[in-house]
Amino acid sequence: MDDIRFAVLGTGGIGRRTLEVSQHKDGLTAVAACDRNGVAIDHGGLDVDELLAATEGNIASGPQDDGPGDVATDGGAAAAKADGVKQHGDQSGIVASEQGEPTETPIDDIITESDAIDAVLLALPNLEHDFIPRVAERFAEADYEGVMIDVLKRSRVIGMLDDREDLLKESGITFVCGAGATPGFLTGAAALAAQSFVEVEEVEIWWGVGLKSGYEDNRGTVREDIAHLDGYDIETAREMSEEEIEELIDDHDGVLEFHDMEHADDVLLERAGICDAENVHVGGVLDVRSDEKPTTTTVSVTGTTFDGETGTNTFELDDVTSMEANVNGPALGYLKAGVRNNRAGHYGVFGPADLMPGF
Ligand SMILES: NC(=O)c1ccc[n+]([C@@H]2O[C@H](COP(=O)([O-])OP(=O)(O)OC[C@H]3O[C@@H](n4cnc5c(N)ncnc54)[C@H](O)[C@@H]3O)[C@@H](O)[C@H]2O)c1
Repeated sequence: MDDIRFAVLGTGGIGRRTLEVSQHKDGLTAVAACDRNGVAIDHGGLDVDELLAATEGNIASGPQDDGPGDVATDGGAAAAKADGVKQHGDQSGIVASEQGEPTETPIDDIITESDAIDAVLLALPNLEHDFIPRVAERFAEADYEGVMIDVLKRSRVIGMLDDREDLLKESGITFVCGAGATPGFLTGAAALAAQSFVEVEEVEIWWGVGLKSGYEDNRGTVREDIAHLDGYDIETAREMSEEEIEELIDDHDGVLEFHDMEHADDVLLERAGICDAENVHVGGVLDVRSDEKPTTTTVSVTGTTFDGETGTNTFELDDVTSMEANVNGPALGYLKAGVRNNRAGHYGVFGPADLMPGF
């Protein structure tokens, strides 16, 4: 495949690692990146090492309204910003890089340059659920022709993207949704594991993440996960101060266990015709005080074969593979699959399971 020029929207924990991992993949050139305060664009290729060094421990996390059609996206807590934990006001994030320019319209600045961008990876917070669909809409309204890909988690967002499918198609956008680890990598694994069966009864996804050394860089993700705990929802998680989050983590000795999470693996497997969404269960364990995974990540697919046997196919990740490796490797892999489809004229909304063998 020809060289792919791509942009990253959001250079928090996930977006930074996307840039880093892309350096280990063939044919990918990062040409643009933005966060809530700034933008860096170089169509000849960004100096990724410099950008990573400048934003190390200095992520522009937290809410930002970047224009009229935008919303405050709270991925890393307004409170974190107020605490000055690792942000430095308007100087946080990309603007600390030699390549970064301050801007009040980071996403629009990238849209303006999008003719020369083949793919856009959205590593934006998703506590405002229609934020990513509305960003997609803005690209479509500007007649962007290319790939957009997100690593969002919540099931309800997929429908919001489907609602915009006609607009995306008209523009020539191939949108790959839910293409991180779960949903994403593990949804694709479930689709593959299902191929032994003619009928799938159940898909169980159980993940383990150890995040000690990556905790500072992944506060946005941890906050989103907290919304899945009993007694919490998106609103309460959004409003929590950093101290309240630390307190909650202390109360759990650093280990949070989640059951029946609203992860889009369910709707993504259903829309690919593999099984009903209600038969997909996602849970997992997050340890923010150890890099060791508290539990092994597994996908178990139970079904019946054409000749009447009932079995369970299991896909297991090695405990040494980090969350960042398992989100960004697949996201960039799906980005490449998206570009192949886009160049073949396949536009619209695709889930990770749609890019696997059919069922
Ligand atoms: N599918 C998976 O397996 C998986 C795993 C981990 C994280 N995620 C998702 O990845 C996303 C990013 O998580 P994170 O931990 O990197 O978050 P983060 O809070 O660390 O980073 C978010 C970034 O978005 C930027 N941003 C916020 N509002 C913006 C705006 N209006 N315009 C431009 N930039 C803006 C911030 O400045 C920051 O750079 C989340 O939605 C999370 O749920 C998915």
